[in-house]
Amino acid sequence: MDKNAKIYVAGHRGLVGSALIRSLTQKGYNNLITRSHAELDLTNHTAVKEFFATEKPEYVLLAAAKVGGIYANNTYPAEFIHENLAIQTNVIHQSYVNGVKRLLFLGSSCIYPRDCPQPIKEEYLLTGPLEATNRPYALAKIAGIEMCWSYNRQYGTQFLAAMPTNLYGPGDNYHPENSHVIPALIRKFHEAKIDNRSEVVVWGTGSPMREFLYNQDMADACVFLMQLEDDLFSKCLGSNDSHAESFQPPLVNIGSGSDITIRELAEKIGEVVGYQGNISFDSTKPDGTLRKLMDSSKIFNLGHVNQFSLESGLTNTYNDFKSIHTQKL
Ligand SMILES: NC(=O)C1=CN([C@@H]2O[C@H](COP(=O)(O)OP(=O)(O)OC[C@H]3O[C@@H](n4cnc5c(N)ncnc54)[C@H](OP(=O)(O)O)[C@@H]3O)[C@@H](O)[C@H]2O)C=CC1
Ligand SMILES: C[C@H]1O[C@H](OP(=O)(O)OP(=O)(O)OC[C@H]2O[C@@H](n3cnc4c(=O)[nH]c(N)nc43)[C@H](O)[C@@H]2O)[C@@H](O)[C@@H](O)C1=O
Repeated sequence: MDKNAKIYVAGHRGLVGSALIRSLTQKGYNNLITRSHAELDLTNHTAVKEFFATEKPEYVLLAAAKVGGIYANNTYPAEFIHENLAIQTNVIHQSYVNGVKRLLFLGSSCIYPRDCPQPIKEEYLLTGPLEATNRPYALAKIAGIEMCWSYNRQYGTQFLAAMPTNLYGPGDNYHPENSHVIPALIRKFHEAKIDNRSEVVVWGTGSPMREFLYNQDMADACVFLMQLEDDLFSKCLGSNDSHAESFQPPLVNIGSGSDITIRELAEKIGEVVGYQGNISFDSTKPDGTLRKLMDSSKIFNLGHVNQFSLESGLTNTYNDFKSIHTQKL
């Protein structure tokens, strides 16, 4: 990408989108286009059509989506499938219509079958049943991958789908129910410390394993992919020959390469926050997938290196939480 190239970051105020802006700006990209949800509702076909026709972005990073943790996915399944299908359909189609050179669509590791061999390779897509707690969201994301692949096959576009593992970092959503586990536990442990409570209750059995990646590492990985030379980027796009055995979707996993149990995570967050009380588990709450460690060797072999350990990432995130919630201190 040329440093003056017109780059549209969809979802620039979110956890990943805000880190994308930092990463692109730091690397010298100076022609970024952004719109908040209030300025441009990406589920609105006509508005998205007008926006693309007017702005004519050359590159698109699609980090706008309806996003949430296990409770939100399970409670609002209609919104998760409807809004995600609409956002990605509008943005991917208008990117084709307006000649976008490269597009990066963000999916999620939950697209893979619930009982996949570990670590999960890109080729395991659609080889088994999905996890029930987030199936509508996962199916929307699978449709997005298929859409990128179909447009590449039929129109010769360069639309790539990146599958992030569970993400966290500054700017996360710290809602008590709708958020993901890291921001939720940071909040729970912090509030228990401030209120001198003797116990923090963690959802589920504590035995599921999760792989976590810091948002800045995720953003840097996305920019790394968008900057690849043509031959390497084309390799990431898989194969478009539907008759060949090598028929592979344009898919790249983005993870950290290691996972921990929710119990270990809770203990780590307790330490970072400085909470001295007990941790208990509410097994009436769903565990979700028991394990979903991805094989990210494709992007690692291309040369991408993550910078943040879980410990340093959690410390940065707790500092971010405190800076937002200073009135509680
Ligand atoms: N967070 C995670 O753990 C994971 C995230 N992902 C994927 O990564 C991507 C980024 O997620 P993340 O940054 O965490 O999400 P956030 O919820 O933090 O941000 C989502 C962004 O999307 C925008 N948005 C949502 N709906 C609309 C809409 N209808 N029109 C316009 N903008 C909209 C929001 O805009 P505004 O701020 O203006 O309201 C927000 O900026 C998503 O595709 C998500 O599915 C994948 C795996 C894990
Ligand atoms: C990224 C991914 O995020 C979602 O899937 P998930 O991995 O299950 O995400 P989660 O972060 O919400 O939970 C991880 C684990 O942690 C446990 N857990 C304990 N205590 C809390 C807690 O207080 N809050 C939450 N949210 N979880 C908790 C929880 O029970 C589960 O076992 C998908 O729906 C989908 O959106 C998706 O792609």
